[in-house]
Amino acid sequence: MSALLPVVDARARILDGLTPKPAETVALGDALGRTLAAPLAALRTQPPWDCSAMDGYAVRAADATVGARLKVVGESAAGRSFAGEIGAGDAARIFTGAPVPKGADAVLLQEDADRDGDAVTPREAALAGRHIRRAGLDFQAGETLLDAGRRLGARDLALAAALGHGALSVARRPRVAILATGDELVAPGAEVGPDQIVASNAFAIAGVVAGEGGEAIDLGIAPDDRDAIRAAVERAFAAEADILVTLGGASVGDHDLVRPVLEEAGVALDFWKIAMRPGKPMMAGRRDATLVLGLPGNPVSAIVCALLFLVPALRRLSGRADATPGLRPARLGRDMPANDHREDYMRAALSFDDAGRPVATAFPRQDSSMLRPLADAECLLVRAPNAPAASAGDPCLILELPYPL
Ligand SMILES: Nc1nc2c(c(=O)[nH]1)N[C@H]1C(S)=C(S)[C@@H](COP(=O)(O)OP(=O)(O)OC[C@H]3O[C@@H](n4cnc5c(N)ncnc54)[C@H](O)[C@@H]3O)O[C@H]1N2
Ligand code: MOO
Repeated sequence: MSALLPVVDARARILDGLTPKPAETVALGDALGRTLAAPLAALRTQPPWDCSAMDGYAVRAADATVGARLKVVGESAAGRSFAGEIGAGDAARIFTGAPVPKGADAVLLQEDADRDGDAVTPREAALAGRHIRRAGLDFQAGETLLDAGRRLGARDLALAAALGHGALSVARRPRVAILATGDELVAPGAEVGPDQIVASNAFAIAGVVAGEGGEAIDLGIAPDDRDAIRAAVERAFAAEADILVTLGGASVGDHDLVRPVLEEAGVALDFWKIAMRPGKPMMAGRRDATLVLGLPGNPVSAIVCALLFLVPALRRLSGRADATPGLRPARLGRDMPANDHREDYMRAALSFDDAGRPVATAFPRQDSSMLRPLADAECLLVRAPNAPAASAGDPCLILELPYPL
């Protein structure tokens, strides 16, 4: 367990053995951000009938020649169709979305017609099929439109509603217990003593959990005390958390107690220390069905580890098809020195060159304690282990920091 584990191997080991949570049914209005547990098929055809795309007159194209005098025999509005039939020389007033009456095969645009009492005269000839949306243009009953494993966005909710679903089968929300550790930590808003700082990491982790559709359980702050940490850890298991995230106390100092306490609590540690910067002292293990992620205390380390390991774990538990955030190609905005053996996730600005290609420029300061450059970052510039020195303009890979990060 002493060698540093490559990032991809660490992620694979975390994901291995994680299976999607069972499904539950939620009202459509509560399904934003949830992940579909089963494919979603259309319960109806849309549009259900041929309908007008414009306000105008439903006609028979053969009769609706320029200058012809057609008799308006009825009206078809959205929600109130015309029950009659359009015969030779007939027209029906029609509005957008209304069913096209039997016998009609075209819609004459209102702007292209002159109305005089119950007569209408085309100024432009109507073309067969013009301004008519055919039944099933969007989808047919029985067609599958959304796949299992898809995270539901706003567009998907509208589509699911149109398909006829009032409730959806989605994966249960993963539950993540979050424990901050450290004698120096106080909650924001509380009085800060002379040797203390404000605990910030849990807010980022809870934000990541919520953003990925999970439920955060706040275990608060435990001091650097074995019994206190152990008691808090047991609360996570009692709450049947799918994941326990600990923050801090992961390194080798005398007060870094998380690892021994987790082992004492029966957590089988899978690994400790990853070949990455920031985030080296991260550990992962399991007790029964609970995945335990021990994140380093430095704020940037904790947040980058959450992006690389907690986000994929949450997605896997939600049954998401796309578990791992993908890297994107870009170009270096400035020269970079050779990298050491740790994969580097550097806070960087993102711009675009004259050809519209993305350019990543690493910030000069990369201290993992600094939240300000992380907040300013528009992407993380990824430097592979032992990457040779590179010049501005050379290709590189970036990881985007989308909302909620
Ligand atoms: N001798 C060595 N020392 C360190 C090593 C090493 O390999 N050998 N690794 C360094 C690296 S890399 C990191 S990262 C840190 C992480 O160590 P810990 O996980 O033990 O973190 P702490 O010591 O508890 O805290 C580090 C730093 O972060 C602050 N902190 C902690 N929790 C929070 C929180 N919830 N909100 C805000 N800030 C927090 C804490 O006050 C410390 O300043 O270890 C290096 N050392
Ligand atoms: O890797 Mo630590 O995570 O440098 O700060």
